[in-house]
Amino acid sequence: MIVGVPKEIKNHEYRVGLTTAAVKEFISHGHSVLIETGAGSAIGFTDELYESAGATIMSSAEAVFTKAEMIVKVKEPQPNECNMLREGQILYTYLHLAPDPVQTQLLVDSKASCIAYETVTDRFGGLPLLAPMSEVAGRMSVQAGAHYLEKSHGGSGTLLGGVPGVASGKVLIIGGGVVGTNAAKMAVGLGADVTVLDRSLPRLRELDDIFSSQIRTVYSTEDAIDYYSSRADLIIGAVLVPGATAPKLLNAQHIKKMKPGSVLVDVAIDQGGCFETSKATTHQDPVYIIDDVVHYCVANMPGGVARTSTIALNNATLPFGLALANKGLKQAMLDDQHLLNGLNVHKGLVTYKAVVDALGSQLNLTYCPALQAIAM
Ligand SMILES: NC(=O)C1=CN([C@@H]2O[C@H](COP(=O)(O)OP(=O)(O)OC[C@H]3O[C@@H](n4cnc5c(N)ncnc54)[C@H](O)[C@@H]3O)[C@@H](O)[C@H]2O)C=CC1
Ligand SMILES: CC(=O)C(=O)O
Ligand SMILES: [Mg+2]
Repeated sequence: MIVGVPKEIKNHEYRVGLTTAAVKEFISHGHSVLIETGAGSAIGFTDELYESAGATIMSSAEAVFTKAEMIVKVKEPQPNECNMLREGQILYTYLHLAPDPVQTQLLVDSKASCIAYETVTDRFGGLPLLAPMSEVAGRMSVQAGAHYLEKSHGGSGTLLGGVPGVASGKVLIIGGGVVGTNAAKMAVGLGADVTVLDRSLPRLRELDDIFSSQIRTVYSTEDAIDYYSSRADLIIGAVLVPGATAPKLLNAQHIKKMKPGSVLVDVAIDQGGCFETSKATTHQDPVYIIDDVVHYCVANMPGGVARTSTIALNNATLPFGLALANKGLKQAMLDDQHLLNGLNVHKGLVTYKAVVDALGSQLNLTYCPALQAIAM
């Protein structure tokens, strides 16, 4: 198969779909790899290194999209990238369609087969292609929060770890999955006072096993959100209903009641955000202030540590990418229900139910279960 990797074009996005090591794997399985010039140069994967791994360097994204049978990316395709996709072509990347009607319509119109990293599953009930970036974003969320709590960055001037004689800052993490767990690790490491809310009791039990008395686990109710949000210095939004728009768990009234200079980090912003006042921001302009509360809502946080993130992402995406290239879309999906769960759009049909639930009333979408769609 001809596999193509364009340069990412989202604001300050320096990750790249394939590392040089991953290119070597595709080449050794008999595939060709086309890399847009400069796709990885910002993080040390130069054109020369890609060439020595066996790839061919292409002068433009257009050339990659025209020739490749499978496009491997990181972030959701931007409109001009969607317009270059075609029927029969595989798109393998993050999509986050439920909060994004424009992209959804463009992918439907392209008739390409679009696999969302974030809805591929594993046999443990996890999301293996989201997990590495959630690990990164969870860890970064506390770094970002600590930074914006500093007075000169708009915050209240609170040190999360406190010092002897002064209490630690209070961190509230809503959603105790991969992002939440990694945020808790960093916050505990800094010496903060950490509370994690989740509505899954099994998840709270696992957190209790990991952290014991280092954190407070609380079942997520409206009462709990009211109580803990009004006391927090830093709140991290880390909930997920896979493939769906994030539930809004903190409303504008909660935010008004927060302490001046406290900070919100809405990691769930890529699924629309879990705070009512959240709107997506970029690494270039990451924060804004509403009611004296600093909002950090960067939708591609791992892009900030692009080298670590690219390698971590490739560790997870490579086996599925190779299966697609070795077997072709249909056979790879028939052989692996977990990869099939990643298919969101195929031949103009939406194959992921939560996307139709979120956007069906706005767009004229046709839902078709993935297994049925690939059989057509
Ligand atoms: N902004 C960014 O750059 C990035 C964003 N993300 C996003 O972070 C979010 C979280 O991802 P993961 O931690 O991997 O998901 P996860 O599935 O591991 O964890 C989500 C947790 O939220 C809990 N939850 C769901 N609804 C809830 C509710 N109403 N109240 C309380 N808890 C609730 C679930 O029980 C689960 O434990 C996702 O939207 C993901 O796409 C991930 C990586 C990077
Ligand atoms: C998961 C995601 O949105 C990211 O890594 O940018
Ligand atoms: Mg206030």
